[in-house]
Amino acid sequence: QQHDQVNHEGWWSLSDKNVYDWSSEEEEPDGRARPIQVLLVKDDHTFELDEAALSRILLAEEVRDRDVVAISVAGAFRKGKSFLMDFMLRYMYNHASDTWLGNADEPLTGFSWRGGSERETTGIQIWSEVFLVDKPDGSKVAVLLMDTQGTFDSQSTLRDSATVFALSTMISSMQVYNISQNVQEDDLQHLQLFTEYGRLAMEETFLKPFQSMIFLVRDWSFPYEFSYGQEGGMKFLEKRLKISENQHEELQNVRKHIHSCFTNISCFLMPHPGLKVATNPNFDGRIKEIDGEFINNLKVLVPWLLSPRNIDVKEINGSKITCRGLLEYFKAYIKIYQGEELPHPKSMLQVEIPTVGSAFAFLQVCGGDRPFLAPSELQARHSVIREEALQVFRGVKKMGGEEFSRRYLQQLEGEIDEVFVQYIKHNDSKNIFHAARTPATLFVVIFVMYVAAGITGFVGVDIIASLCNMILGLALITLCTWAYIRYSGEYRELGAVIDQVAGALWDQALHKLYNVAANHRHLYHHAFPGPQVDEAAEEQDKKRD
Ligand SMILES: Nc1nc2c(ncn2[C@@H]2O[C@H](COP(=O)(O)OP(=O)(O)OP(=O)(O)O)[C@@H](O)[C@H]2O)c(=O)[nH]1
Ligand SMILES: [Mg+2]
Repeated sequence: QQHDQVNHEGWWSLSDKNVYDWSSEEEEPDGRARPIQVLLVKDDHTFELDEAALSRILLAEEVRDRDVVAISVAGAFRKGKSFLMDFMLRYMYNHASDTWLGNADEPLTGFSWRGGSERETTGIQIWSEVFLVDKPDGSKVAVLLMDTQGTFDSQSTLRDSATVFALSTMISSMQVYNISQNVQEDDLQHLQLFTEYGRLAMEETFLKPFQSMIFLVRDWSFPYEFSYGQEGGMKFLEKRLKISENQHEELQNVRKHIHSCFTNISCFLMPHPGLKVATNPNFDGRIKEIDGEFINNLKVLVPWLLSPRNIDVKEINGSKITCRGLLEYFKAYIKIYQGEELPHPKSMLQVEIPTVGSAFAFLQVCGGDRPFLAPSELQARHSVIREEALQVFRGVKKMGGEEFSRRYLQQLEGEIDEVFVQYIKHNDSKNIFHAARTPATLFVVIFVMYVAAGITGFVGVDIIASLCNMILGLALITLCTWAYIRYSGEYRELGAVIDQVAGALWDQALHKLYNVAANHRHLYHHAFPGPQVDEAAEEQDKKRD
């Protein structure tokens, strides 16, 4: 008797009368509760929050200062999300009785659902009636039901899907992830992408950013492996989300990420509702036509989600949120998604921007038809440009977390250094002496050999003379070959070898020459004794000029 009364007083406190002061009578002529579109995804893929409508719901006098429980359903489109939501509504409205499922002939109404292959729900819809529920600890909380646009329909971009999913996860205290038949790796990957997209818009906290995640597997067809319901679901999910050492890094990362995002993770396996539900176009949701097994599990699922004992109050940064607070958060979050600062969810990290930027900066310094630049100057500019590019990278909002982005930072540094090496070569090729190095070296070799052959032949050391002649001939052939390669652009590998050998020879000879000159300076001074020049004074003269 008493139990009944509590239910009536507590649970029914709002259900049989409408508590909202609808500002516009035309909008809600009969005063009945209905789904309210609060988030709109427009044709040009921008988002709009209907603040007025949301305020009317969340700032109603009875609920605005109550702690809020927000329950949302999200997942791929056309998988029965709205259909399930309507059963939740029924539970909220009829909780007083054990027969909350109601009449077997009653059509299912509430959030709009239907059969067919085209999407139905768009944006985010909230049920206009917020339910007041007494928790076992004596507190009265406000329960908000939220239906969302299915992900991956053919009219939405990935960003649209990610935004709706992320927003609903950020706003809700319990997110039901509605998936079909199995938990596939791509389901987990999408969850990772969407939650990461959500986390980007939130402030960093040491707490897990989101609360309860309930994997709801629809049309589960392997009850002989894992039984329907929550227990089988938990065992199944545990297996799916297990992290082991010998797993590929990619698989481990997804699992670690999901564990790091939610305070509670659970799973429920739901049987198929029967062919009438799935394929009959005239099916209107009456229980009579739904498989008994589905109904039995529905009777477990909905109370498991919504019973006063099990609902979680929304918390952000560890503190409980009221309806009024939730409105403010909703407004703040949507602003971030409307702005430009978030990356596109497709490009997990915007690495290409700074790299391209840095290459472009190099181009302006020494690319194309710019004249030869002193190597030290190029090095200095490189350091500046590199630092700028890294700054850009650090400043851009990135998905994937610290560890992930560090790897990309290293990659970026590597790429910039590679670009730098390219430009050093490019710059060097503009040095006219550099370009003339090979023919000059060869000419010198030819000249030296010619003289050497002449002298040794004259002296009578024939064998050395013919050796010199042979080298001379070889150098001549090499020079012709080199000229042909430079002219025609063919056999470039051979050309590169010639350049290398000539370069080495040039460097060696220059080095030797310099050494010889340095060693014999005293001889020079001895041979041409002139007035001693004060080097410091000479320097100063130069500067004055
Ligand atoms: N196979 C199967 N079909 C279901 C289930 N629940 C509902 N349906 C059917 O799936 C179809 C789509 O239902 P909705 O609730 O409109 O689906 P939704 O996920 O909200 O779709 P969108 O709003 O377009 O994202 C309807 O014909 C339902 O009868 C289920 O558990 N399994
Ligand atoms: Mg829907």
